[in-house]
Amino acid sequence: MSFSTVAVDNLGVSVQVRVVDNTYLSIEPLNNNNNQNDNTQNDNTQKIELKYIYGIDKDVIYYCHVSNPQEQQQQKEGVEKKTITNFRTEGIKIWERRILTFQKETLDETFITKLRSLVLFDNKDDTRVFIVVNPAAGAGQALSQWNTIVKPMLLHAGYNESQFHITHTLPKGKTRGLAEQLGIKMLTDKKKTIVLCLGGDGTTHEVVNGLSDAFDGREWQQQQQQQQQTEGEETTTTLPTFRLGIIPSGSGNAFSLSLKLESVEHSVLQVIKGKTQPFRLIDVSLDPDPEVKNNSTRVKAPPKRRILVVMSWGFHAQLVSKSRYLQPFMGNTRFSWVAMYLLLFLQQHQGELTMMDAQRYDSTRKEFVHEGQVELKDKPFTYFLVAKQDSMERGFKIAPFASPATEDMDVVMMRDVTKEQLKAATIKVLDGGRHVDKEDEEEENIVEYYKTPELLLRVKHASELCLDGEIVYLAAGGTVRLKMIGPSQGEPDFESFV
Ligand SMILES: Nc1ncnc2c1ncn2[C@@H]1O[C@H](COP(=O)(O)OP(=O)(O)OP(=O)(O)O)[C@@H](O)[C@H]1O
Repeated sequence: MSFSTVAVDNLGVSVQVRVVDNTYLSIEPLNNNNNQNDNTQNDNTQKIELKYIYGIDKDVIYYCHVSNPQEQQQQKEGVEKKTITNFRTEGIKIWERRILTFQKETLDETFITKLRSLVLFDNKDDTRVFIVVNPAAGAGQALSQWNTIVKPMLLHAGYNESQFHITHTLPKGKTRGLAEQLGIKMLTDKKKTIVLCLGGDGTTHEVVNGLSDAFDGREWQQQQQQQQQTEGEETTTTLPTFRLGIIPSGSGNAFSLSLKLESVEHSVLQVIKGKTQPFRLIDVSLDPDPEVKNNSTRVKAPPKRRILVVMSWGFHAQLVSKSRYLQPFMGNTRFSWVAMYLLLFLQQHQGELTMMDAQRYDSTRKEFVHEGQVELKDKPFTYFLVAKQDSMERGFKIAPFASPATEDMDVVMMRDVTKEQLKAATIKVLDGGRHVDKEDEEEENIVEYYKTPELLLRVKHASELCLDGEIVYLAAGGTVRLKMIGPSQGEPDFESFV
C-alpha cells in the first residue's frame, strides 16, 4: 500500500511525502520536471524506514538514524584479527535521533493518521510505566539516559508524564524488595503496566526476582479470590504476565545483547512498537544454602534464587569474582586482564554433573542429539558455564545456541584442558562463537555443549559460583540444582520488548 501528501519542508521547499509499500517513507522535492505520480525518485529523495519512526506530530516526524561505521571501515581496510583484548567494538552501530520538520499545518491530517496507525502501537493512554533506574550501573549514566533519551522518546510516541512512576534502585540487593512492592501493586490493582529497567544485568536480575517474590506472596491471590467470590465467579488463579523493557544502561548488558537490542534508543523504540517475546528463568537451589549458614537465626526459608543470564563455576566464576573490584578503574577490559592472569595459574575443579533429558551438540553433524540423562564425573572441570543468553558481553559469544525464550539452558564445558587449549577456544568464542564447531575432521573438539531443562552439580571442594554476576560460596560436597521454570510450572510469565 502506498499513500502520499504534499507538504512544505522547513526550508520552504515543496515536497511529496509518500509511504511506500508500508515499509519506508520517501520525501521528495517537487519541481516542474517531476511528475507526482511517477514512481522514479530524484537524487534528493530521502528514505526513512518506518520501523525507525517513533513519533509523529502535526509538523514533525521523529525517527532514529542507524549507521555502522565499522562495516564501512572494514570494507576499506579488511577484517581485523580477533584477540582477547580487541573484540568489544564488534558490531557496534551508531544510533542517532533525528527529526523531520515541516511548515505548520502542511502535512495532511489523514496522512498523519494513516502513518501513525502504521508505525505506532496505539495503546499508550492507559498503560502505567514503572521505571526502575540504577544510578550506579555502568558508568553511572542511567539517570541522564532517562532524562535525555528514554523519556523524550516516550513522550514523542504519545505517552504522557502522568503515566511515569520512577523508582531509584538501592545497593546491597535491596532493589529486589522495591521490585516486590511494584509487583504487589501490579498484581492487586491489575492496571495495564510495563516495567522499564535502566541498568545492567544485575538490575534486571533483582527486578525479575522481586516481581517473582510478589507473585509468590499470598496477598494478591487472596484479593483475587475475594473479588471472584463477591462477583459469584468460580475461584481460579490466573497466572500474571510481567512485561519488561530492558534498557541497556549497565556495563555487560548480556540480556539486552541476546535480545539483539543495540542501544538505549533501540530498546526504547521496541517498547514503543510494542512487540514482546517471552523469556524464561532458571530456578537455583543450593545445598547447603549459604544464606542459611550465614544467618543461623533466620526463621524464614532463604529467598528463592532465579537467574536469567548465567551460572558458572571454575574459570568463569573466578574471573567474575577477581574482576569485581577493578570495574571502576578498568571497565569491561578488566575481564581480559584477569583472564590472562587466571590462564597462567589454571586450576582444575573436581565435581560430578548430572543433566536430565539432555541433548548434546554434535560438532560433526552440527546438530543436537538426544542423550537422556547424562552423568559426567570422569574428568575434572576447567570451564563450566550455564547460559540462558548467547553472549556474556558484546563479542563474547560463549553459548551461541542459547535463547531467552526456550524451556532449556545451555551448558558449555571444557574438562581437563590445558591453558593453551583454553586460550585457543577463547579466541574462537570471541570470533563469533566458533568454539563449538570443528574446523576439520582431525581437530579434537575440547568443548562439550549440551541443552537441558534441569541439572545437578556436586562440587568436591568449597567453590565460588557466579549467579548472574553475583558471587556465592558453596561448601565442599555441596550441590547446586538448576531447573527451568515458567508458566508450565505455575510460575508467572515474563515478556520483554524486542
Ligand atoms: N543506588 C545505588 N547505589 C550504589 N549501588 C547501587 C545502587 N543501586 C544498585 N546498586 C548496585 O548496582 C549493581 C547492579 O548493577 P548492574 O549489574 O545493573 O550494572 P552493571 O554491573 O554496570 O552491568 P552488568 O551487570 O550488565 O555488567 C549491584 O551491585 C547493586 O548493588
